[in-house]
Formats: sequence, structure tokens, C-alpha cells
Amino acid sequence: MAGGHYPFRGVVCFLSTIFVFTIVVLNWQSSSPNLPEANHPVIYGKAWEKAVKKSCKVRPGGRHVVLVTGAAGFVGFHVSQALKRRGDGLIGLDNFNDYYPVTLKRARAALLEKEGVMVINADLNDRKLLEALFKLVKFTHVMNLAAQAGVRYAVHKPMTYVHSNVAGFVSLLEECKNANPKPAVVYASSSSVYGLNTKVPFSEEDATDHPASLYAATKKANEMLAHTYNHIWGLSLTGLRFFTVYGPWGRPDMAYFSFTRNIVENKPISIFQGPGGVELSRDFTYIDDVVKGCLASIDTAEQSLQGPPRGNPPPPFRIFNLGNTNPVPVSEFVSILEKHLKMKAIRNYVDMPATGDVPITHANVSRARDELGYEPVTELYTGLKHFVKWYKKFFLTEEFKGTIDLGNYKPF
Ligand SMILES: O=C(O)[C@H]1O[C@H](OP(=O)(O)OP(=O)(O)OC[C@H]2O[C@@H](n3ccc(=O)[nH]c3=O)[C@H](O)[C@@H]2O)[C@H](O)[C@@H](O)[C@@H]1O
Repeated sequence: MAGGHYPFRGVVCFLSTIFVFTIVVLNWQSSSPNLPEANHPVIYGKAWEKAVKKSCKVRPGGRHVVLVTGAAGFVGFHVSQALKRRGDGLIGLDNFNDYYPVTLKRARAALLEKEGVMVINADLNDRKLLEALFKLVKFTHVMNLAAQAGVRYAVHKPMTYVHSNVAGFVSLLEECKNANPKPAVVYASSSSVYGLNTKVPFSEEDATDHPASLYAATKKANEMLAHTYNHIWGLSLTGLRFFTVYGPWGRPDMAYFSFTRNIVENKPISIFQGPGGVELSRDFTYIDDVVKGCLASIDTAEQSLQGPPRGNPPPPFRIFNLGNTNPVPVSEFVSILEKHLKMKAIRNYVDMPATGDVPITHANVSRARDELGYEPVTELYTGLKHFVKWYKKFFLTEEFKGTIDLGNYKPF
């Protein structure tokens, strides 16, 4: 009797395994912080391919065809705009993760789309999509600005840094080395790789063996991974160490943005102090200067080796500091914000949390000056003036108020 039930039980068992598996996969997908929500639903369809090609068309004045990752992010948005405006063809990629309000990322992407730049909603780990893109378009360059940013958040969500900055970067490099032609790659590193170094200003030749945060460690990992792909596959790789980049359309998790918001809303701000009440200083660098450095890196990058390396020397492996060369204590930077906002900040001086900040950043940019013609020209006073003007327009004027809804967002 019981024996008669066994085949039936087998079927039930099989079906429930499938059911449980499906639930697990669906759950995993919905809990994945970086799950792309397709804004270009007909991926791989003819219309999609046509749109990709249109976005990548080189116009008069342009030379390159660039894949810009992190295009809906702060630096990626500005770099994409600058490339498009000078005639280069490009496609943007972004996973629109919700580390900070997605409304801001969508607003940046919408502006890009208006200017003819398609921004695809996808993650760097989406190998199928990358493969399809590289098959469809002969990219001359890849500008990798996609990353899980933020120094302090890494204490709370280490795995999202591993997912985007480490796994995502390797996935991208794999596709670059498989592509035909192989593009030259420029990627974002960070001043944080200098970590606990005490010798200032920071030079590219300095050792970077003591990262103070997991974020910094992933950026250092990017540089190391880049080295191996340069060495083994002959990919052209250029790393850019950005120094606290700020400006219009910036990141609400960063101090200049969150402080502005709090000052305007009459809320207190916390100014971190190091041991012994020492002020932290940052080499705040204005976005327009950084964009020039990014474009010059693309323009001066040698081609990747095409075909198997077969003992041919790889193109130069390059790393540049893109800073302002003038560190400013955080409280002085708050005073400048107060002037532009014509409001007083409620300042709370607090001990710096043990979440990975370093006392000072200060860039030596001689190498970038020599090889890229990089010259930071924007004083902090002027740069913050531009930022405050933008902030007032989008968050305080009747015309634009509400177009970028930051809700109750508070950075870590
Ligand atoms: O240049 C870099 O390498 C890094 O610059 C910034 O990191 P950070 O310099 O920490 O930028 P903010 O978060 O804007 O902080 C600026 C300064 O304000 C301080 N701060 C921040 C937040 C706060 O509530 N209070 C405060 O005093 C920080 O300690 C820091 O000295 C970016 O967030 C990183 O993604 C980037 O890689």
C-alpha cells in the first residue's frame, strides 16, 4: 500500500524542491542591494541595439567611443556630459543602487538622456549585458566610475563594497580583455589609499600599504587588480586617485552636501576631531577640475595590446593624483559654506568615529601636471559658491523644489 505512494511522493518532493529553489532565488534577488530595475526593458532587442548605437555615434569634434560606468553617479554624470559635449560617442551604465536617494541619480540620468546619452540600468556584475555591449560597440575606452562610495558606510555594509568595487571591477576587466578591440581602461581610485601615511603631500610613489577603511582597501585592490590585467593581458590601465570631489549635482552622503542641508534646515552638524582635538583637513577638489583630469586621462591613454601579449611589453600602467593641492580644515570649509548660505551653522565638535577617516589628505599633482596637463584652478571658496547656487536652485526655489526628493535621507 505504502509502496504505491512512493512515485507520487517523488513528484511532490521534486516540485517542492523547485518551489523552494524559486523562492530562494526570488528572495535573493529582491534582497540584493544592487538589483537593476530595467529602465530599458527590451534589452538585446533591435530597438535597444539601435538606441545604443545612436548614443555611441561620434559627432564632429569627437574621437572616442566610451563606456562610462557609474554614469548616474556624481563624477560619472559630469564626465559623461563633458564627453558628449565635445563629440565623443558614449553609453552610460549604472545600477541605481539606493545608497543615497535614487531620485538624484534618476535626475542626473534624465539630463544625460536629454543630451543624447543612453544610460543603461545594469550592474557591473551583469556579464551577459557587458558581453552584449562589447559585441555591439567597438569601445575605444572604458571609464569606470561605478563604485560603492563612502568611507564610513563600509563599516556597516562591507559586502556591497566587495560586490561593486572588487567583483564588479573584475567582471568589467574580464569583459575588456575578451573584447575585440580591447579598450583602454581608466578607473576611479581614491585618496583614501594613502591611509595612515604621515608624509604629505601624498605622491603616487609613496607606499599605500595601510588603508584605514575597508573602502580604501577595495580601492587599493582596484589598483592591484589593474596591475595584473596590465601585466598579463596588456590592457591599458589608468587609475585616478580622487581627493574629496565636490560640486553641483554632488553626493548627499558627503559633508559639503549634508552640512549645507543641515545649515539650511537649522539642524546641528557634527565636525569630527582627531586625537587631542586636532582638526581634520581635506584637499577638497572641484568637479570641473577633476573632469578635465578624467578626459585628459582618456586622451593620453595608450591603446591596450590587441591579441595575445606574446611577450610584447604592455602599455604603461598609470596612476595619478587628482587633487587640489591645498588642504583645508573642515571648520574653515564650514565657515565658507556659512558665508555663501548667509546662515550660521550649529556646530557640534565631536570625536571622530572609529570608522576609517584619516586626519589629512593633500595631493602632490606633479605627475598629473606633467603627463595630463592637469591643473586644478578652482579655489574652495569659488567651488562651494557654485555648489550652493545649485543647491538653492534645486532645493529652495519654487520652480525646482521637489524635483529631487531626498526624503529623510541621512548619511552614515
Ligand atoms: O577623496 C577620497 O578619497 C574620498 O573622498 C570622500 O571621502 P571624505 O574625504 O571622507 O569626504 P566627506 O565624507 O565629504 O568628508 C569630508 C570631511 O568632513 C569630515 N566629516 C564628515 C562628516 C561629518 O559628519 N563630519 C565631518 O567632520 C570627514 O571626516 C572629512 O574630513 C568620498 O566620500 C570618498 O568616496 C572618496 O574616495
